[in-house]
Amino acid sequence: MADIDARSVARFVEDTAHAAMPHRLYTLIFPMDRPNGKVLLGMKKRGFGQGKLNGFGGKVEPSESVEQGAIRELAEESGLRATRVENCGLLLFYFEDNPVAMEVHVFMAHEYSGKPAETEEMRPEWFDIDNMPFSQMWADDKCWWPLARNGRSFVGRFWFKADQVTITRQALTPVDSLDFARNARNIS
Ligand SMILES: Nc1[nH]c(=O)nc2c1ncn2[C@H]1C[C@H](O)[C@@H](COP(=O)(O)OP(=O)(O)OP(=O)(O)O)O1
Repeated sequence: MADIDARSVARFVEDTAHAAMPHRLYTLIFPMDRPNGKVLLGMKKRGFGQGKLNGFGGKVEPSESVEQGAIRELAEESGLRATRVENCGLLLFYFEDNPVAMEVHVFMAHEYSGKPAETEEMRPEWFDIDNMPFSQMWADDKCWWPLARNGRSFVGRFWFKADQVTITRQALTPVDSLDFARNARNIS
């Protein structure tokens, strides 16, 4: 596939304010156990989102693709080595006190080896995919999780107050494909 330029996401959402903003790339990956209806979440023990349950992830390194970044972060934070992952969503977060947008590429890990282990950053725990602990998660998660859980791809945009809890505006849409975001790069 031809290389997609760095503003492909901005073009997709067709928003000039978004296009003008610097972006930082992140990953978020959820190990799934479909036969048992479970997903592995981690309690974030430090840093951004401390005290919240979430998938695993972090900043994408300049030398890696978003998929490589998702697999690396999962290994670092949970001990699991993913062997089959699927890109299922793109989330754009705007925090009113941060001029840099967070561009979060969401993955599911369908096959992996190893056993989840607590790390310095995360305390992993399995949860029922139909009974998610939304009150302990980021406020946007309850909006898009039903799409992810049902195998739909999606693009979501959420505007947060500085409290990192209150959503002032949001947009969420299922999409047929996330190919437009495959070669995403940091934009400064
Ligand atoms: N509103 C939100 N909803 C959500 O579900 N996940 C969010 C979110 N805002 C941020 N995240 C996720 C994306 C990413 O996985 C994580 C933030 O990454 P981190 O700051 O932990 O990055 P790093 O692990 O690279 O950090 P350092 O280790 O401090 O460099 O939080």
